[in-house]
Amino acid sequence: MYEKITPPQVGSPITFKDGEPIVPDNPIIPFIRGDGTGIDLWPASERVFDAAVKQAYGDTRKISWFKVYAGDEACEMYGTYQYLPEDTLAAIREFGVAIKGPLTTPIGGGIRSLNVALRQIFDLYACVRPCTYYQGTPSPHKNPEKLDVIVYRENTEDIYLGIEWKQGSEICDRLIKLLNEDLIPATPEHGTKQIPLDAGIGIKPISKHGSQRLVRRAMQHALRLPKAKQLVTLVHKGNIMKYTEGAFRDWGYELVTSEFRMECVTERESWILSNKEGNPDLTIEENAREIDPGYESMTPDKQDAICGEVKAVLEAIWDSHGNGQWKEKVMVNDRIADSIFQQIQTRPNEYSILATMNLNGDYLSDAAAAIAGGLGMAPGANIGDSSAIFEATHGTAPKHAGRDRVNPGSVILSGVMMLEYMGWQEAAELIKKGMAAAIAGGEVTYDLARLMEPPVDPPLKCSEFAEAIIRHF
Ligand SMILES: NC(=O)C1=CN([C@@H]2O[C@H](COP(=O)(O)OP(=O)(O)OC[C@H]3O[C@@H](n4cnc5c(N)ncnc54)[C@H](OP(=O)(O)O)[C@@H]3O)[C@@H](O)[C@H]2O)C=CC1
Ligand SMILES: O=C(O)CCC(=O)C(=O)O
Ligand SMILES: [Mg+2]
Repeated sequence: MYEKITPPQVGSPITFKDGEPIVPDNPIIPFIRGDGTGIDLWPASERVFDAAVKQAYGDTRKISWFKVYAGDEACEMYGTYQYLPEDTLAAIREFGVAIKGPLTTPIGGGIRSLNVALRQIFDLYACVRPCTYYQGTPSPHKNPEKLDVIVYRENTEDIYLGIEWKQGSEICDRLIKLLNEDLIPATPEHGTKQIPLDAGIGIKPISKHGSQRLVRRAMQHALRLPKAKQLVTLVHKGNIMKYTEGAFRDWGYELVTSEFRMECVTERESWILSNKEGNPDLTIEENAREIDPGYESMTPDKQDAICGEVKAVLEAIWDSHGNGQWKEKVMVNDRIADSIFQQIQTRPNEYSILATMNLNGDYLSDAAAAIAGGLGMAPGANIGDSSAIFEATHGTAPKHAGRDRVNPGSVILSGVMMLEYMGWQEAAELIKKGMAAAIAGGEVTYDLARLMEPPVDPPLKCSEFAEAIIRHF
């Protein structure tokens, strides 16, 4: 069945039922070493995973690693341009859960992202990136411990679908002509706008299905968190892109107020309810004025709509959510994307789960990681209903490749997410304990060492950091 690889002789696949993994005691887990710093990161990480599983479970549980190929290594093994061989896809399909190092994507031309391709091929629609501060980690921020967010990023669509046309190509010219001469004039709201004739064109599809399944997963996660962290923020640029980013917000609210009606309250609903709680005699119109400060200057139609909203909310959920009951529900709000970048820095403790479209989540997860200790400490998971691939937030950091110096924390913490996903909590806890103790003791790689006061010199190597973690189990 495989052309050039052979699965381990011992072990069995992780299977899925209703979107949840069923994990044997000896799962076979395919891994992709990755390009660039993958050569340093993977051996260090694997050592930590094996040591944690051994210490937690003795001989009763074990991971059988299955090396599969992607990126440069795959081309060496399978031939020119064989960046993502069928063997690799078949292995992930057969064994269900995989982990990978970073893979290079050229800028401007060349192959499209292999990382994105894997997410799309396996329909791994939720990219989950927790940004949590580890005590003792140096940070450029004064109170990094206040940041404890999880980016839930839609992972299959948006501009990452990669449907775009190069400036000057025949199809691009035809498309611009069609848009300028036909489709734009036929859409009155676009007025006399025209696309410059020398533009490249990219398409940004945002679907209702894709948005809602992501928000559903974010809500399910929020319900598992302690009460104080039960908050989902829909992040969007809906003021500018109304039918893609704005629609993401609207579909998100639609989903939570239908599928999770008894478990959630939206921020606007909470204002309406608390206004009435503060003054039971408040009329619908007075309530509407309070939730919308611009009410006075609105057209009568708009004012009627807001009054209608207040009335509908009170009729629908006063009994189930009123008199303070809403405070026990998952709060769902939304924030415009540019504002959330400053909010996570100035008021980090007001956020928990950030549900985003693909591009916003890509940006936001690097930014949030910077606060919590940098990309060397930023794990991630790509989750679907019938497979999952775990990988760090960062890329191949080519200038550091092969120097045994980068921080393996991000890949190791991605493995922690994988162990937790598998239900192997004890092994995950050992690694977290070991990592926290190593960092607290100043045993860190260059990225953290340079931020410490005083700076740690010499820093640990990538491999030494892994050994320090194991020592501190
Ligand atoms: N999922 C994936 O596989 C991803 C792949 N990529 C790809 O990676 C390639 C390189 O991208 P680039 O923009 O340089 O971004 P990278 O994330 O690879 O690196 C940017 C910088 O982040 C820091 N960094 C990254 N990894 C670590 C680590 N493990 N430990 C400590 N610091 C780290 C380094 O900062 P400093 O040098 O200042 O110390 C590094 O120079 C591109 O081809 C890109 O497409 C990018 C993101 C994700
Ligand atoms: O695929 C790539 O090269 C970059 C992807 C990326 O930046 C990410 O997923 O965070
Ligand atoms: Mg990124």
